[in-house]
Amino acid sequence: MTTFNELGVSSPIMKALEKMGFEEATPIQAETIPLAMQGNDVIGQAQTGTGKTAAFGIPMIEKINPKERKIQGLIVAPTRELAIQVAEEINRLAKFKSVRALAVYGGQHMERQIRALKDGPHIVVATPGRLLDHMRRKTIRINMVQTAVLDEADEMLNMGFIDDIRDILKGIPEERQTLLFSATMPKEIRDIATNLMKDPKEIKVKAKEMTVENIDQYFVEIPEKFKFDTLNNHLDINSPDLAIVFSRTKKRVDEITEGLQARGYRAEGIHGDLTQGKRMSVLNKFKGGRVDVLVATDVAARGLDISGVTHVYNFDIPQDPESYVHRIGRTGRAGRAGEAISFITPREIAHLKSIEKVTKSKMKRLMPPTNQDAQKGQQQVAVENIIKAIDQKDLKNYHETANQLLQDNDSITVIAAALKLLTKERRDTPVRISSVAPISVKKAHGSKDNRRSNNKRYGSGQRGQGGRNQGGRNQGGRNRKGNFQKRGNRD
Ligand SMILES: Nc1ncnc2c1ncn2[C@@H]1O[C@H](COP(=O)(O)OP(=O)(O)OP(=O)(O)O)[C@@H](O)[C@H]1O
Ligand SMILES: [Mg+2]
Repeated sequence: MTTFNELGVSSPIMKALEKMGFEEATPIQAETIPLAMQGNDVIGQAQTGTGKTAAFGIPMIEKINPKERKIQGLIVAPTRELAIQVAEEINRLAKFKSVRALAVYGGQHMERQIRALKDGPHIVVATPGRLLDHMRRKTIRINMVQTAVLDEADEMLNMGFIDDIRDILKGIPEERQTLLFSATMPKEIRDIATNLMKDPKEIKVKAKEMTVENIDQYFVEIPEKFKFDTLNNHLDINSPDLAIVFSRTKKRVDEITEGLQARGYRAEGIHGDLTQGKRMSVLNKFKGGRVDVLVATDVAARGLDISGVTHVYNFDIPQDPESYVHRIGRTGRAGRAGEAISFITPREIAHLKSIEKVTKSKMKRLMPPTNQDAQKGQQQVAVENIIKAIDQKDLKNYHETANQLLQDNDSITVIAAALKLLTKERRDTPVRISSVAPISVKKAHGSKDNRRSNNKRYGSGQRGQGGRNQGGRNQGGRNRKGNFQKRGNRD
């Protein structure tokens, strides 16, 4: 166990950490903070939800001179929501040092952003496209930046962003400190990264698997056309506090969302075609528990830290293993437990194996639950609610009515009726989700597939209520338009 005090963290930040409830440093924090405070360039790789934000945030804040109202720290992140979240965490950490971070991202009014920039933030957390826009307009000057961070570095150095990142880094003085962080770092990307840095120290927190141990990983082999009903059954059985359902295309996200709403679930969708206002309001409703199921493209796969996400469903298995790691990492954060359930069509089994090889973890097979299982699951939720009410012992006011009821009816009938009223009976509104082609191993970023060794430690287990296999012909037709989600979100 390492305390932040032992790492040489100064008292204003110690005070903030105490307020945030951080008692000890996580392994990535313990290793990174001293090295980065000495001025080293660092490539930090650690599993999802293990505190990488504070690992780069604390040394960055330590270096900042609050009296100098110039941008001294720059953090670049791939999505708008992540930029906002990272700026919030930095502001919490910097609260007692009079250091301020500002999130700058696409989809927000330029004028409002320019006004906020005039206030002189010390740290800017930006998405690449909008940052470049400001640099061109000279509304952001990064020539005083001492520390630059690429959060989700492998994503930022991937095809979609690499040119923007090069342009951004060109604007920062050579003698800068550069910190790169991610839960995944494919070798070819690490090679690009080292070229942008000065003798970087690589910190890779030792973990047997790339995924977090406290996420139970499952897969369900299911033909495309049964996916939606299977999802419904899972949601009914597991009754997640908050669940994220990832799908491959924006169109499918819309269709799944509408389908879930039609069946009576509190679901909302998020993807890159929505206005920023809508994206924010959906995310806020989800964080506040006013929406239980967030249906998303990979725009929500990286970095987002939402407590209470107990389940992640891959309605469609992602193309690359890294995406799988980040998606399921939206649950099981900061030591909490989580479940990840991936739907795999019969033709995608080979792809599943290739993901397992890279992540060095195994997904256990689940049989698709039946409608009956789902009904039982829902009744179980009602039972749990009744037991909770019994435990609270605050029932005196109901005794008289209960007695009257029992005079006219037998107890089983009364309880069954109460359970019926408390059970969410699913509407059987027909829902059609347009199908997509299955993912094949070849398509899935080919060269990455064979680069890591196999792992044979786990057998494939079973779980669930022993449902029947809703087997059938694979309905995975082709979606001619493609309509694939572009990686990341360039503004
Ligand atoms: N030392 C700590 N003690 C307790 N909680 C912490 C500590 N460090 C970070 N956390 C909390 O853990 C959660 C996850 O942290 P963070 O978002 O930085 O993870 P991450 O490693 O960046 O994950 P990802 O790879 O998904 O981006 C956050 O809610 C954060 O506030
Ligand atoms: Mg992060």
